[in-house]
Amino acid sequence: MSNERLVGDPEVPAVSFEQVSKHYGPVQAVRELSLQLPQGRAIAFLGPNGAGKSTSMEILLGLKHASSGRVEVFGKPPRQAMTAGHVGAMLQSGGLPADVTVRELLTLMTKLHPKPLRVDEVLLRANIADLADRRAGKLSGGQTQRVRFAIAIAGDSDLIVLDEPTTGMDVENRHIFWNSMKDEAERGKTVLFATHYLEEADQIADQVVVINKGRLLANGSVSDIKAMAGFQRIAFRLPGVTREQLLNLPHVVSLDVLHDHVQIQTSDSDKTFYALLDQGLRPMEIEISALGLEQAFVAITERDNGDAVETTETEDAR
Ligand SMILES: Nc1ncnc2c1ncn2[C@@H]1O[C@H](COP(=O)(O)OP(=O)(O)OP(=O)(O)O)[C@@H](O)[C@H]1O
Repeated sequence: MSNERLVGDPEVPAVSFEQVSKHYGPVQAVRELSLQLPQGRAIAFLGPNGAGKSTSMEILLGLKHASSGRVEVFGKPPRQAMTAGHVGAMLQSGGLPADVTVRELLTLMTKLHPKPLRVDEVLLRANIADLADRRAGKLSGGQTQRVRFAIAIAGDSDLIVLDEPTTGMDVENRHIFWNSMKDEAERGKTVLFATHYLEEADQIADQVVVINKGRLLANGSVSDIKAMAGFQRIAFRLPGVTREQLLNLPHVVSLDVLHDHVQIQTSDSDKTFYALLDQGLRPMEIEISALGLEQAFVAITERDNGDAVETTETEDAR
């Protein structure tokens, strides 16, 4: 099958993991991971430290071999997809040669790809035109990260893999960076990024994959992940309220009372709220919302770790 038919064919996933495991001696880094990532989406890859994100990415880039299972990138073995120019990557570690300018470096990098972007276009897309004539060795940490991103997109590849790309960036640089990344996804690229910045994943990702201890825990849209956490938040103001008045409400997972302001995390917001009204309480400025992605992520991974958030905090709340 030709490249053209594989890339752009909605039937062919950008990345497919089938029962993939990887161990380093006794350490089981990835466990029977089965996952298909569709083309043309921005996909956040989330997991606590040591969950197996980098290992999975290195396997799909052909840098590491899986101990068992099968990985395909646009229907091809990873190395073949890399040499065909389908994949651009920015890994966690890796410096830049110190004595060349950013423009020289990008010129060199584009030469390694079969269908690269023009260097000026790369500079523009990565938002680093102002750094073009600077020596790579003199860049700040955040600037270095942006140049590394430019290298990842230089080949105009169909899949862009980014492992914690904003680590070490300040807020402003991160903002600029996420915009560049979003633009790549809007151009139809598949962007797979591992991150610990969940708020940003919340805003950018079309799809979220959560792994923990090498196993897949969740795969869906941001709202799927939030729904999977199964909790909602009720916030309101109630002058004179005491914590004791709220302790017997049903389905409460956690309860915060600060002066007149109350925040309840609940596994059934309707039942908790009706019970509140049944007690004769009349709260004001009521907000009922799903959890943020960060809270949902914590709930899902803690549940998997057997940390039993629900039980301990419910007891506390009762
Ligand atoms: N080369 C290696 N040799 C031995 N163990 C390794 C090696 N690389 C990773 N590991 C182990 O495999 C597990 C998964 O690591 P990995 O780096 O893939 O996780 P991660 O999700 O990317 O973590 P982080 O968010 O901290 O970057 C960890 O327990 C790690 O210590």
